[in-house]
Amino acid sequence: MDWITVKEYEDITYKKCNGVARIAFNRPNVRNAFRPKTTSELLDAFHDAQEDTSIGVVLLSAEGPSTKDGVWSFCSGGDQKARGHQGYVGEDGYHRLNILDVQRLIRFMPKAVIAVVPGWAVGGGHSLHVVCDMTLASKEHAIFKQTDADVTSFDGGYGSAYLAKMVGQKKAREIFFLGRNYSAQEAFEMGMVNAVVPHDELEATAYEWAQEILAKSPTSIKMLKFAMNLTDDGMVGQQVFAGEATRLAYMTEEAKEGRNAFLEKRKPNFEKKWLP
Ligand SMILES: CC(C)(COP(=O)(O)OP(=O)(O)OC[C@H]1O[C@@H](n2cnc3c(N)ncnc32)[C@H](O)[C@@H]1OP(=O)(O)O)[C@@H](O)C(=O)NCCC(=O)NCCSC(=O)c1cc(O)c2ccccc2c1O
Repeated sequence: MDWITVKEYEDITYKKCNGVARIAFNRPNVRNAFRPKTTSELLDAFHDAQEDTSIGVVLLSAEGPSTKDGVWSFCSGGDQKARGHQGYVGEDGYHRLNILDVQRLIRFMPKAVIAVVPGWAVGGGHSLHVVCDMTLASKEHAIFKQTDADVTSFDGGYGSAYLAKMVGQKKAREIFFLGRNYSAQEAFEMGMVNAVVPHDELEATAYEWAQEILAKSPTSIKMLKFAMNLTDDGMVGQQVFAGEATRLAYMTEEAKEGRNAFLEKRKPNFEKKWLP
């Protein structure tokens, strides 16, 4: 793998290689907790990956381990030191919850997003792996844990309700109500992890999975992702899916005839366009 750095950030790293973008948390000494700067950098990088037509798969990963104690982490959620009265306070002084914007970008982007979990996935970090399309976890170091109910910063959206669709209602309630630690293997058995991978092979495996996806048709991957999202995303899910149906309709002869007729100030001729 020949990763090329796309842009320098403070709280994340952002690289690309052969159709794959790798966005990684880079605050390992605080277990990769995110602060408003982190989320705005994530939004910027994800937006770039979404716009880049050479990119088909995004890996959401993490740098590490901690230089203080050697512990690996994916993300420990919101930085509790940055938490103010109404949310997480950025350099501009405003209180924000903008990790939810990151979740929506991951959910609605027309490309596959794989969470690559090398260590702790906790609180809002746990919710991020839930919202990704797939999750690969380090056999030795990944630990999944929900602390939202300890710190009164709870994700009542994808992090919990969508998790319940994934692992079942009883298990999701256990995860949130008890806040226990779960190994990669336990998370796999629950259905919230796709594969448990030896730590040394984690990044290479994620890249291989990405290459397998890249060999598929981009429209199929996009439409399948949106189709699978649709039933859980209500009218917004329908809107996202339907937008892509409209895009496909634009490419038909009848759509071109409709546009041309308007521009040429004549009635459109849809004769023999009523396909069986
Ligand atoms: C992740 C841990 C279980 C790891 O435990 P461990 O014993 O290995 O490590 P330490 O506890 O000693 O931590 C090492 C070092 O990192 C600092 N740190 C770790 N996590 C955070 C954090 N989240 N914020 C700030 N700092 C953190 C820790 O203080 C240590 O620093 P030293 O200076 O002492 O070395 C354990 O660390 C842990 O439980 N962490 C907290 C997990 C947590 O509660 N996260 C927040 C959950 S809520 C959330 O994430 C969230 C955010 C949002 O923005 C939302 C928005 C909208 C809806 C929901 C949201 C939401 O749920």
